[in-house]
Amino acid sequence: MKILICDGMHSKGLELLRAEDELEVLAPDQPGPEEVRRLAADCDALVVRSRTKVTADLMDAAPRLKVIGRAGTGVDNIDVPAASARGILVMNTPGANAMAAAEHTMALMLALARHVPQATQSLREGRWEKKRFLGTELYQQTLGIIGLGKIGSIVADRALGMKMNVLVYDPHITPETAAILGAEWVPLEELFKRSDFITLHTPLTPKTRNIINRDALALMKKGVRIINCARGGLVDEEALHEALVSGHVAGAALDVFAEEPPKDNPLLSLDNVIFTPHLGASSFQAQENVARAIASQIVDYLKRGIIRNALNFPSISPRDYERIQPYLVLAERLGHLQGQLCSPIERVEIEYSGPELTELPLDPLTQSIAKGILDPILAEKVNLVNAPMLLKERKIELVATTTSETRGYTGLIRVTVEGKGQRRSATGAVFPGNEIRLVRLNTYRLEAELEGVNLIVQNEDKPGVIGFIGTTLGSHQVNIANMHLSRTPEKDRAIAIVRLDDEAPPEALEALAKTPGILSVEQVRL
Ligand SMILES: NC(=O)c1ccc[n+]([C@@H]2O[C@H](COP(=O)([O-])OP(=O)(O)OC[C@H]3O[C@@H](n4cnc5c(N)ncnc54)[C@H](O)[C@@H]3O)[C@@H](O)[C@H]2O)c1
Ligand SMILES: O=C(O)CC[C@@H](O)C(=O)O
Repeated sequence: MKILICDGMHSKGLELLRAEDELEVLAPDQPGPEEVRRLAADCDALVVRSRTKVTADLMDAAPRLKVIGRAGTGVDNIDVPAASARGILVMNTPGANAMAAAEHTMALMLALARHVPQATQSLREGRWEKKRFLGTELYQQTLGIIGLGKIGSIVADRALGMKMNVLVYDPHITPETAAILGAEWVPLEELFKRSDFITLHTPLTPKTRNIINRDALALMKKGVRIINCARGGLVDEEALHEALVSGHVAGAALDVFAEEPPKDNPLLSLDNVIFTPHLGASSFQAQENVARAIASQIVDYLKRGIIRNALNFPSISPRDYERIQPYLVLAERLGHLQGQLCSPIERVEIEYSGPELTELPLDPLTQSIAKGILDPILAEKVNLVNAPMLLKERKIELVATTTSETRGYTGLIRVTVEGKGQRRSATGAVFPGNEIRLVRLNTYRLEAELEGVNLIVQNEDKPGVIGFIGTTLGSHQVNIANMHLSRTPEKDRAIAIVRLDDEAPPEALEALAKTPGILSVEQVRL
């Protein structure tokens, strides 16, 4: 397998990747978009920071791509929906550079308050301008934090340590959580009105784009200072420029820009703005952390299928992975069985029960079932990443529930499919030794292996039918590996799950289907 490191990587991460015999590591120096495209053509994995833009077009030029790793937090340079549609996993390293970004925010806030960069420049030019650089203290000033995630929380803690009053706005955090940190949760407008300093720590999303716009700036106190170490697109740069020129905003400290590197950005010429070139994550420690994290996540995924910190797939911890593995196989096989037995499918109901399953993350199992259902139907590549989206595209409704009932099993998965008036259900369990078994098919109780080629024959429960199945298959040179039988509680109908060494030819299926007493014959490959 090949991995392309597009934007450089700390040597510790490269060492981890190079230690893997099966991995060839390409790490060109600052490749341009064309070189990335050329090198990615036969790569299984890409690692990027914020420089390389991973577009749908680049993904199409890399048909073997399985995973895109972001050595950092923000994934706005990666087209995640396009990756999901192509079944490519996108993972990042949340928190690995949070300390660096939070400390950089504090550095910029202090530098902004005391004009450190401007004073440095003035002195370098031979001047001694004490009056010009009169600053403001942070002590007892109000800091408004927008986004109380990993970085925002560290900033809050550090600012409280400096005895600032801390306000936070984060719609996904409760006032109680903010209060535990010692901060006051306020609505966004109130934060704008009350803050002396405002710092941004949200991802760039359609909801947060230009969260600081003209209207927001108009609400702010005269003399407010703004720090942005998150994403340039969070601020309307034109509106900020106006407010800085008018003096309504006393100063800004920017690590990030709408366009990076900034080109002809008028903010760069203002005296009351200080800048760094997207250095938030640029500490030795953070670069080592993100490199180690992304390298080990990618190796785990490519070699063992372990998924951590994926943006388009639920994470499975290495501890859970061992336990969930047989259930992932069971889930996919049940989906696969139902995808072949029922067509068209309009609705899928999944029920998880048993103590073992309720302790495990269930979303990956649901995605495995979706994959199993679609695999026999679709020509395109279906995997755990794109299966839910493909199911939605085909307007197949999916409902998953859990129940605490054990029904005598430690873990049980029931997949019921509905379509065109049919409703069929298949239930499976994992037996000791990780043996996967179909334990119920509609009303029939069974203990059938869920693998290989199987004939599912329903018949009237009369003597002679099973013998006839054996003779018919034998006359078509089809060998039976094993057979599981069951009948309805009323004993009027029976089912045979006949595991075959090879697929039975259409003539054999036809001969069986025509036989009096045989109600249905279906062949599935699991
Ligand atoms: N400058 C850098 O080098 C650098 C380094 C690391 C991270 N970052 C950026 O910093 C930002 C924060 O990173 P993080 O690791 O703290 O992320 P995080 O996911 O831990 O936190 C983001 C927070 O934003 C909140 N949020 C989401 N939508 C919001 C909204 N509409 N209004 C207010 N809050 C909202 C979330 O609830 C969450 O608490 C990201 O944009 C990331 O890309 C920049
Ligand atoms: O990789 C970088 O230098 C920046 C990373 C930062 O923007 C992030 O979102 O993690």
